[in-house]
Amino acid sequence: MCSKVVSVIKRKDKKTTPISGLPEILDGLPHGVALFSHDLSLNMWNKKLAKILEIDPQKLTTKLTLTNILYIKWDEETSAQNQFASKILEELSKAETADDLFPFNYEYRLSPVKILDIKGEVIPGVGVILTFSDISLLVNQYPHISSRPALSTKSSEEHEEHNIRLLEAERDREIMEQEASKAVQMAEELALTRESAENSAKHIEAILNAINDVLVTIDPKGTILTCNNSVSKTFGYSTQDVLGKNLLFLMDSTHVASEADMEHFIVSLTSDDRFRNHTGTGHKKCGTSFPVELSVQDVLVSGHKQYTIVISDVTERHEAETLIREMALHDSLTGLANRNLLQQRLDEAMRMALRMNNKVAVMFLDLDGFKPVNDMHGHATGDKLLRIVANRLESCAREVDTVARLGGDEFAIIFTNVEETKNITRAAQRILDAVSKPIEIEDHQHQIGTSIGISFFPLDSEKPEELIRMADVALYQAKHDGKNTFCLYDSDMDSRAKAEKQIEIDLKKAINQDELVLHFQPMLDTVDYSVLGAEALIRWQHPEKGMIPPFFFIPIAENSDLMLDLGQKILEMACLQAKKWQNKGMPYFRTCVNISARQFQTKEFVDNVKCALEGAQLDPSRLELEITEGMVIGDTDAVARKLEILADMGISLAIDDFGTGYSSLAYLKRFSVHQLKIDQSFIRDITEDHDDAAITDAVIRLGHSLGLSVVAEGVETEEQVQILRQKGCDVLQGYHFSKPLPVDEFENWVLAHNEKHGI
Ligand SMILES: Nc1nc2c(ncn2[C@@H]2O[C@@H]3COP(=O)(O)O[C@H]4[C@@H](O)[C@H](n5cnc6c(=O)[nH]c(N)nc65)O[C@@H]4COP(=O)(O)O[C@H]3[C@H]2O)c(=O)[nH]1
Repeated sequence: MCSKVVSVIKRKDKKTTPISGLPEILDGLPHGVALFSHDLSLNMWNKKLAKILEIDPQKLTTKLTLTNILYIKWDEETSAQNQFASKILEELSKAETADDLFPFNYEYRLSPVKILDIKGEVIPGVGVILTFSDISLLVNQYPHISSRPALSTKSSEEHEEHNIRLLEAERDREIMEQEASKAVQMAEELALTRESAENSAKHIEAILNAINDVLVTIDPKGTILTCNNSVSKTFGYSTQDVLGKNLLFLMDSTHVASEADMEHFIVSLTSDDRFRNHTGTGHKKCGTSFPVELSVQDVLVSGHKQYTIVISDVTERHEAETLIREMALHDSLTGLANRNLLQQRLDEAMRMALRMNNKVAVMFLDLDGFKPVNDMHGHATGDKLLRIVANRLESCAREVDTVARLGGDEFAIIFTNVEETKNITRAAQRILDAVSKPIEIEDHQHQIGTSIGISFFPLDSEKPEELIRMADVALYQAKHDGKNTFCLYDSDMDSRAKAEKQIEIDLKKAINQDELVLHFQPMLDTVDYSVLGAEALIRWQHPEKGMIPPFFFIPIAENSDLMLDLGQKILEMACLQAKKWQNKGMPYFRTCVNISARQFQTKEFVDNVKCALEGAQLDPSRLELEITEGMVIGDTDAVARKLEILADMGISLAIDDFGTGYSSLAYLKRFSVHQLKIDQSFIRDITEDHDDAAITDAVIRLGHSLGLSVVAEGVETEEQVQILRQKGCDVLQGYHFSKPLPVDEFENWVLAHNEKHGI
C-alpha cells in the first residue's frame, strides 16, 4: 500500500531530495505536525505530536512510516481505531495522482472524548505533512459543525456537560487552525525556496559537468574539495578518485614541485598577475602528460577561503602553436630549415665554435639547370626535384649541421665544429657529386648540378650576416667559374662581385635605353663565297665606357633572368634588321641569332620567337637560331618537340660550338637541326694540329651523313680556308673574311664582296 502512495506522490513531484530541517517554530504550534519524506517515512515532527497522539515521545523515530503513525496506538486498542488507518490507506491506494488525494482532511475519534482533525498536504520536493488538531470540544459540542467524514459521533449528555469548555475550545480551535495554516504555508515557502535553490544548484552542476574544462575547488593547501565530471574525460580519473587529493595529483608546474610549495603558489596565483593564467603539466591516469593552463579565482565559503581552479587541456593549442613555430622556421616544401632558422643556427654554431675553438662553415648553393626543368615540366616536377635534392643535401651533412632552403633553387648549409677547411671542401665535392646524379621523375631523367660558395667563421668574418653575404659572393664566383663547382670566399671576390652587380644594374637600364647594338659577321659559301648568312653578335654601346664586348656582360646576364629580356631584345632587333635588308633589296641570306640556354629552356620560347618574327613581319626562312649542344642534352623529348615546331615554321637551326661539349651525333638524329658549327678552337690549329684536323674532318663527314650543312667558325687564314674546302666544309666564317661589323659597314661589305666575286 505504501509503495502505491509513494508512487502517487512521486508522480506529483519527482524531486526526492530529503529535507534536512524545519524551523523551530513548528514546536510552538498547538498541533501535532508530522513531516513524511517522499517514501512516507517520518522525517520530522514537533513536540506536540506525541502529546496529541497520547504516545510516548520516545516512540517517535525516523524509522516510523506513515502507516506506523496511523496504527500507532491502535495495534493493541479497538478495531474502530484501526478503521482510520485503513480508511486513509484505502483512500491513498485509490488515488491515481497526488492531486486526487491531497489535501485531505479527516476527523478521527482517538478516544471516547478525544476527536482529532487530521489534515494532509503534499509539499513539493519535501513529502507529506500531516497536522493533527484536537477538536474534541468543538465536535462534541456542535456535532453538526462537522461536515467532514467522521468515523464516530458523541452522545447529547456529554455535549451539555462541557458546554462552556466547548466555546473556549472553539476559539482555541480557530486560533489553532489559523496557526496550522500559517505553519503549512511557511513549510511550503521554505520548501519552495529550497527547491529553487536546489534547482539552480542542479542547473549549475549540470552546466559545470557539461563544460570541457576541469573545474576543481581546493583549500589553501591544495586539497581538492569538489570536482566536475570533466576530470574523467581529461585525466581519466573519476570524481571520487580525486576528491581529497592534492592538486599535485592532477598536475604540477615549474612553480610547484611539492605540497609544501602549494600554499605559497596558490596565494601567488591570486595575488600575482603573472600567475593568473598559469601553465603547467597535467598527468593522466594512464601515465601520459599534457600541457594545461590554470585560471584561478578565490572564493569565500562559510568564511573560509577556497580557490576555484579551471584546468584547461591546451594540447591542441600547443600543437597549433608548435605547428606555427615549425612553419615559421621551416620550408614547407622540403621540410628543411628556412632562412630564419638558418640565422638562429648560425648564431648558435658561432657561439659554440668560440667555446670549442673551432670553425663554422657557411655554404650557399644554387642549382644549375633547375629552372628549365621547372619551366618545361611544370612546378609539380620542379617541387619533386627540389625535395629529392633536399634529401641528397641532408645525406651529405651531419646531424649537427643545418641544411636550409632559402627559396627557389637556393639552399644553404651550416657546418658546425669544423676543424679543418679540407673537411668542408670534401663535403662540397660530395654535394656536387650527389646533386649531379641523374634524377628520375615520372619516367623522365633529369640532370642538374649545383654551384657552391663557402665562407668560414672566424676566418672570413665574425659577423653572421657578413658570413652569409660572403658565401653568396663565393657562390656568384662559382657560377662564374663555369658552374657545378665550389668556391671558397676570398676578399678579391668582393670587388668582382660588386662590379658584376653594377654591370647587371647598368645592363638592365641599357636594354631599355637602346644602348645595345648588333654587329653582323658574314658566313660564306665555301664554293662560291656567296653570303649565306649574317651572324648577329651583340655589343653594348656604353655612354661612358664605350663599346663593351659580349663576353663582358652575357655571362653576367645568364646568371639571372636578365638574359631573358636581353635575349628577346636581340631576337627582335635581329628580325627587324633582317626585314630591313629584305625591304632594301639586299641579296638573300639568313640572319643568325645566338640563343642562350636560359632563353631556350623557357616554356614561352617558341611563342617569343613567333612574336619577334611577327613584330618584324619577317619570313621565318630568313632566320637561323644558334643553340649549343648543352641545351639539347637532357630532356630530349621536350627539346625535340620545340625544335620540330621551329623547323616546321621554316626557321633554320644550327648547333653552335660543336665539338666542345658532348660531341654526340647520336642525339642529332632525333632533332630537326640543319647546321653544325665546328667550334673555332678546332679551326685555329687545324693546319698544325693533327688531332684538330682529324676532329674537323670527322665532324664534317658525320654532319654530312646526317644531312647537315657544316660551318667552320674562326677562319683566320687562307690556309685554313683551303684545308676546310678540301675537307668539304660547307660554310666559312671568320676574321679572314670579315670581323663582326655594324649594320651599315656590314651592308657595304656585302655589296663590295659580291661585286668583287661577281655575285
Ligand atoms: N678569334 C676569333 N674570333 C672570331 C673569329 N670570327 C668570329 N669570332 C668571334 O667569335 C665569336 C663567335 O660567336 P660565338 O661563338 O657564338 O660566341 C659568342 C656568343 O657566345 C656570345 N654572344 C655574342 N653575341 C651574342 C648574342 O647576341 N646572343 C647571345 N646569346 N650570345 C652572344 O658571346 C660570344 C662572343 O661573341 P663575340 O665576342 O662577338 O665573338 C664572336 C666573334 O666575334 C675569328 O676568326 N677569330
